[in-house]
Amino acid sequence: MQFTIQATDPESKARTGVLSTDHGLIETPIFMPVGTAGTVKAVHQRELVEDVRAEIILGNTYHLYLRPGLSVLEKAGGLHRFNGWNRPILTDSGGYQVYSLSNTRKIKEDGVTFKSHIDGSKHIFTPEGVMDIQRTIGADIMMAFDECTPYPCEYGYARTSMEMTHRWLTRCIERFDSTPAKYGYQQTLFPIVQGSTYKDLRQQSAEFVAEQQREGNAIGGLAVGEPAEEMYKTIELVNAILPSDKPRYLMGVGTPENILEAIALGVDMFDCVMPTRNARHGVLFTTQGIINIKNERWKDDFSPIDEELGGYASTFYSKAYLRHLMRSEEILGAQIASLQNLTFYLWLVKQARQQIIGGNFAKWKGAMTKKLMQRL
Ligand SMILES: Nc1nc2c(CCNCC3CCCCC3)c3[nH]c(NCCc4ccccc4)nc3cc2c(=O)[nH]1
Repeated sequence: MQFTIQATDPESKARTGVLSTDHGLIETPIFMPVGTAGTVKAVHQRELVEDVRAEIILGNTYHLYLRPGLSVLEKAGGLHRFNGWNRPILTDSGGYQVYSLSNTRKIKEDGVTFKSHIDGSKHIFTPEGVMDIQRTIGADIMMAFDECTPYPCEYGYARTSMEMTHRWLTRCIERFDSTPAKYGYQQTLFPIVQGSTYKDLRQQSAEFVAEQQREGNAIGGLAVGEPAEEMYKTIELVNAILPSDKPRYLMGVGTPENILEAIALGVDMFDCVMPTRNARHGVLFTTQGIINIKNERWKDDFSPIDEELGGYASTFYSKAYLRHLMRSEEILGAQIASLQNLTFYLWLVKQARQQIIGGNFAKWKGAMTKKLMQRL
């Protein structure tokens, strides 16, 4: 997997690049829509390509492992063949999903045991096991098995957890480097920096991760409730240590404001469930600001959802109509709102790319953030 940096912003760490995988090219900075059970909720593959202009999507190791299960995915020839997405896919390693979905998990040196949130059956995720799972899913980019520490987190716990994550990373690399790709195209493994919000631990973790010399690196352990300023300070510290010629992926982030700030700090890849989750609750991100479409004020506003954004749903349907669908709990409402928010997130990173190439990203960021985060 190749990463080529194209433009850099003179007044920040922002840069644009191209990531080439066996399933095609990814222009960075990029936002990666999150799929869960093998689909980006309520959105068709064609819409993802033509309207959202998604370039890479996330698969969900935890969910896919439990349902439909590995044998179905293997028989299908991997997730790309199963869900018809023939562009790049990234899968997380499952540890975070166990942490956020299954309240019956136990963390041990060997791995994490948990009960399925679907049928209560007992399972264990180990570094070796999640490498095999991600090989079977066929993700172009696989994530190392890590522990995402909560916030706040005792220094002692953060350190022992980080050290275990480093031992797990070594086990992931050994397993990954000794097993072949299953479906004829190359896969790559990204390690994940931890260390909570402690300067010394973050430096140690970033140095250990950088030493592995992998094709890309991720920043984990953030967007777990810490103040935004803590997040930004940690990103700055870690990015000063991670190699600048490899893509940097900030996991689970975030709001439009978080994303623009992190781009200025040198982050290239983002994922978050916020666009699709907010959409299902009627909270829309638009080029004019944030709209809660269920609000009375849109009752007879027949203007398009987001004229400036372009894209099918944003220009074809009115605010009043979408409000009606959401209040009637019509499935089409969730579909339109999801399309709006995902198209917005991809539009936002595209705007950022253009501003970086134009050399005025740092100036543009401030005004744009103010406009996008205002509640209409
Ligand atoms: N390995 C790993 N994953 C992390 C994730 C999951 C990233 N999304 C995966 C994706 C795979 C497919 C299914 C969905 C998830 C994080 N997400 C967040 N914050 C989200 C904060 C948030 C934001 C909006 C709404 C809910 C939660 N912090 C994260 C830290 C880590 C981490 O250290 N290690």
